[in-house]
Amino acid sequence: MTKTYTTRSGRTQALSPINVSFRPDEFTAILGTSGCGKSTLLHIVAGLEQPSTGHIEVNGTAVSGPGRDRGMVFQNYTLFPWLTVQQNVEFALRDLPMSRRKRHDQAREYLGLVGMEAFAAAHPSELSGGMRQRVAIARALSYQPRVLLMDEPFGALDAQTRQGMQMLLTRVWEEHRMSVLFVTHDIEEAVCLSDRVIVMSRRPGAIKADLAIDIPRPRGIDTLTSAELNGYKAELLQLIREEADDAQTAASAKRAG
Ligand SMILES: Nc1ncnc2c1ncn2[C@@H]1O[C@H](COP(=O)(O)OP(=O)(O)OP(=O)(O)O)[C@@H](O)[C@H]1O
Repeated sequence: MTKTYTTRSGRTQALSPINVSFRPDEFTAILGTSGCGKSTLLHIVAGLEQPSTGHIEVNGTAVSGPGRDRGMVFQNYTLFPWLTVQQNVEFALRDLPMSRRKRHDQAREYLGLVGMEAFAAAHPSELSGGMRQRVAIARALSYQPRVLLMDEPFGALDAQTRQGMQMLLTRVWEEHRMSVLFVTHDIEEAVCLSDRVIVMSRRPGAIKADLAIDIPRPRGIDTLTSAELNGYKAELLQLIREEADDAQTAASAKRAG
């Protein structure tokens, strides 16, 4: 597929032709310089944007809009402030054919999974950023999507909370595997969480590198200091630097001539 945005100020080609597939139980991180089209790719898979050419399929069915086979977690906490934590998760289950009791219990089960059961009656304003993101993850997982799309979900958190969230996500994912596409700017986070890291070239984004991360699971806090992690980090840093350098060279050439 490709994607070109057309606005009043002109046309922006966000994605060059991209042809990629993801396995049902694979955790993939997507890295790339700012503006290379990472969010665009995720939004197209989510059905929030349409590709300009080409198409997307989930489990053999063409995507034509958002659906419950795909859950999404954004960087900015997207909980409803007027609903309690429990109600926020139940809201995601509102259209599913289940009794009120079952909806309540399923919401509670997923809050338990992310350690937020005790805050079920709280409102989002009473929670820290990390806690809100845990609720957002519980909400996205509660309807058991095949694909979980995460757009810099920990980008607004401090380093320590972020590390805690990475460990939590690793544990949850290792227990309930599904296809995850995880956009991040953080190379260490990408390696630590993923089976596979895709590096995108600068805009219009294309796939520059597709790297398998062969670090054994289960992963934990020790993974962060492993020699393997450092090896992958160095390789990815080099790939990202090449893109940033190319962007600078192109900008200088444009200024010069
Ligand atoms: N709704 C939109 N309308 C017009 N142009 C857009 C729209 N969304 C994104 N773009 C443009 O498409 C390009 C890719 O944007 P996108 O947000 O996908 O990049 P990104 O890699 O996620 O960036 P960042 O890492 O900074 O979040 C950018 O040039 C951006 O300005």
